[in-house]
Amino acid sequence: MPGFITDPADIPTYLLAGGRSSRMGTNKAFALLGGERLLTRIAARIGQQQKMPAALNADADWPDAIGLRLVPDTIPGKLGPLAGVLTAIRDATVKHPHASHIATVPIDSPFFPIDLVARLAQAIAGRDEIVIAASLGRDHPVFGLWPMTIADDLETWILTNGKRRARDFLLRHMVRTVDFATIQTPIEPLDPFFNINTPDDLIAAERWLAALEQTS
Ligand SMILES: Nc1nc2c(ncn2[C@@H]2O[C@H](COP(=O)(O)OP(=O)(O)OP(=O)(O)O)[C@@H](O)[C@H]2O)c(=O)[nH]1
Ligand SMILES: [Mg+2]
Repeated sequence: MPGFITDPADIPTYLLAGGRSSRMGTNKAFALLGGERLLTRIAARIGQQQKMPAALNADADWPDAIGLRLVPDTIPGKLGPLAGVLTAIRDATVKHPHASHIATVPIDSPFFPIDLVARLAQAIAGRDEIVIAASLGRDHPVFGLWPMTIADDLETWILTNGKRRARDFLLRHMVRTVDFATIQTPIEPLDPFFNINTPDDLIAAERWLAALEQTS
């Protein structure tokens, strides 16, 4: 199927960092992996794919946005990742009025595919479609392309749906998923969407990083 978007590298991209990091205990965007902050690592990885620098969706009093444009949630209260998606769409409506979609990437998954946005964009066949990433039979809705047209429905859903599970929201729309393969390492195959939620995950991520460095 031909891609709907002519140049995926033009899709405005937003780093989701508006969570509580409650399982980590400290702001995980600033946790060090291989001596580098997660936020810096993720921004560099998305910078390899996209022409424009990503914007940072995070709290208004964020201590160090590393030069990225800071975009706080439009609805306060830490209502979950989809509040970040809504914020990104509202922002792009003003800043990038010609875009049909925006891309979101969380700041806690350092090994996400370097062709993520291009592959997601290839799957889009219409202006109103959502595309999300998947691996090992699981969906990862924080890695997605979101059409501008869903903004009002998403806002109503966030404000009225008690559980705010991303999976439930997706049922309301045309959604495509793109499956990504595991990454071969000397230890075992790595899920490219491995995400760091706890201090133990951070230790595991250091092991994965070392394994990946052995293969490169
Ligand atoms: N903008 C925004 N992003 C969020 C919100 N909640 C979670 N996220 C982001 O969504 C991504 C996935 O969320 P989690 O892995 O659960 O991260 P978290 O919510 O910070 O961590 P926990 O408190 O341990 O669940 C992370 O990049 C978070 O920063 C929110 O209310 N608003
Ligand atoms: Mg996570």
